[in-house]
Amino acid sequence: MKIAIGGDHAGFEYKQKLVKKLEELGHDVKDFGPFSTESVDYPDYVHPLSTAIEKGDFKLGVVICGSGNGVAITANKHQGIRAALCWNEDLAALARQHNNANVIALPARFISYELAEKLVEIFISTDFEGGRHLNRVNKIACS
Ligand SMILES: O=C(CO)[C@H](O)[C@H](O)[C@H](O)COP(=O)(O)O
Repeated sequence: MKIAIGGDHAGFEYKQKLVKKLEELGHDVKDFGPFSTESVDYPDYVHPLSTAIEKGDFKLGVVICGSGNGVAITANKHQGIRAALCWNEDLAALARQHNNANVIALPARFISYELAEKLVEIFISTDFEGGRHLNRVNKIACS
C-alpha cells in the first residue's frame, strides 16, 4: 500500500520507527518529514502530505505530533482528508469502519511507541463498512 507519513519534531522518533516497520511489512512509504528533532511547525509538513493524498498519490496517511491535535486539525482543513485522532485500538478500527478515515493522527507524547505501531497496523488493515456510514461520510465535506 502507498502510505504517506509526516508530523513534527514531537513525532519524529515514532515516525522514524514507523517508516522502518511499514517498509518491513512491504508498504511503499513516503516520509514528508521532518527529518530531525529540531523544532518545526507541523503545517509545513502536513499540508503537502494532505495534498498528495487528495491527489490520489497515497491511499492512507499517518501524521504524528505531540498531542495529535495539531496534525489532525491541519489535515482536516483539506476537503479530501478525513483525519482521525486515535489513542486506542477500538478508535483506530472505528476510524476506518465508520468514518472511512484516510489519515490517522497519533499523539506521540501520550501513547507508547508499541501502541502507536499497533494502531497504525489496525488502521491500514481495516476496511470501511459502507452502508449507513456511507451516507454520513458523504455529508462531511462542504464546498
Ligand atoms: O501542535 C501540537 C499540539 O496540538 C503538537 O502536539 C505539537 O507537537 C506541540 O505543540 C509541540 O510542542 P513544543 O513545545 O513546541 O515541542
